[in-house]
Amino acid sequence: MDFITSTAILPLLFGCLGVFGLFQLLQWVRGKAYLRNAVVVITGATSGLGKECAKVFYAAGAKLVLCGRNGGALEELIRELTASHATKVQTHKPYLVTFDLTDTGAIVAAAAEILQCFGYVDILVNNAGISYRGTIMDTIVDVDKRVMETNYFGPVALTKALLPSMIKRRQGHIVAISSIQGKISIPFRSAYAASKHATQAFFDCLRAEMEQYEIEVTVISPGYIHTNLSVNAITADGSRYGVMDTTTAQGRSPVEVAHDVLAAVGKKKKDVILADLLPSLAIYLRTLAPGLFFSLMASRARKERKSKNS
Ligand SMILES: NC(=O)C1=CN([C@@H]2O[C@H](COP(=O)(O)OP(=O)(O)OC[C@H]3O[C@@H](n4cnc5c(N)ncnc54)[C@H](OP(=O)(O)O)[C@@H]3O)[C@@H](O)[C@H]2O)C=CC1
Ligand SMILES: CCCCCCCCCCCCCCCC(=O)OCC(=O)COP(=O)(O)O
Repeated sequence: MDFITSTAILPLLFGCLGVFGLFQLLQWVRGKAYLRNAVVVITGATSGLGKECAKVFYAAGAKLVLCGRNGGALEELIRELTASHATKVQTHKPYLVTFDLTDTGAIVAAAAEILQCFGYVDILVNNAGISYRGTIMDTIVDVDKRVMETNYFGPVALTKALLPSMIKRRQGHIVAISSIQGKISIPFRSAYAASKHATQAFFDCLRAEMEQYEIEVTVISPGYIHTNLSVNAITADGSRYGVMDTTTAQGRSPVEVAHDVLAAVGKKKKDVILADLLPSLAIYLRTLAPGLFFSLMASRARKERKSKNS
């Protein structure tokens, strides 16, 4: 048996590892080439994950169009990017386009401005978003609408406005930054989880419909990230939550997540979960044992209500 192991199984094992390593290397090289000189549009580039994505895509040699509501913050980011020389590849001065995703009319004009920057768009990263905290019974419908407009209708409108030019070129890639809450709903996040579930559904449909034009669609579902998402979240009456939640503060570094986003886009992944074991398991539990998952969520709601009331 020992003889067989050393003469047949071990060389086979090393051979397989070698082929796997070579495949990984090839994917990495192809990813790098795919992103170099690609025209990449990033929404919500003023802070958090969007800002870090801007840095990693810039360093990868992408031609960036940075979007957000705050022109000053975008100008500052462009100054920061162009001042750094920490990359070996050729970099390109980014453009900026300011608009509010809740303003559907402004999105059409913004898309035209985006297309004028480099003449076309290769990759659109729909990253901008807001979160929410509140009970369904206390929350005014205007808040549900605002979250849906920012996280769902805005990205949908921008995607639709940019798709015709991608279809004409038979080339393009749409990325949606969703959330673990696009796969499972947790209590007191109704509007946010609904907007992210809608995002997942829309972009899954888009992937199937765009296959004929060779347009890629990547949906990325991160777990908690240490950004200002909870601070900027809106509450039941529409006011700002203004609190850095412990879950957010203990979340992954946005720099790390941005590198994972870059890798997923480079590899043209279709659906990516960027989270720890527990949230990932929760997704399987929701599918395989929904009754148990719903009981766990009800108990979570009871506990959270109790701790608020005490
Ligand atoms: N942080 C986390 O734990 C997680 C975040 N995500 C997702 O990551 C994405 C980025 O969020 P994150 O970086 O964490 O949070 P931040 O609050 O730091 O960033 C949100 C970005 O979205 C922009 N934005 C918000 N509302 C609008 C609007 N109406 N029009 C245009 N831009 C707008 C903000 O711009 P402005 O500066 O103008 O407010 C900001 O640039 C979101 O889609 C979020 O759902 C997913 C999972 C976990
Ligand atoms: C087989 C055993 C399975 C055990 C499963 C136990 C269930 C545990 C529940 C875990 C819930 C995880 C929720 C994760 C939520 C999350 O990561 O959200 C990311 C965000 O978008 C954060 O936004 P927020 O505004 O809510 O901070």
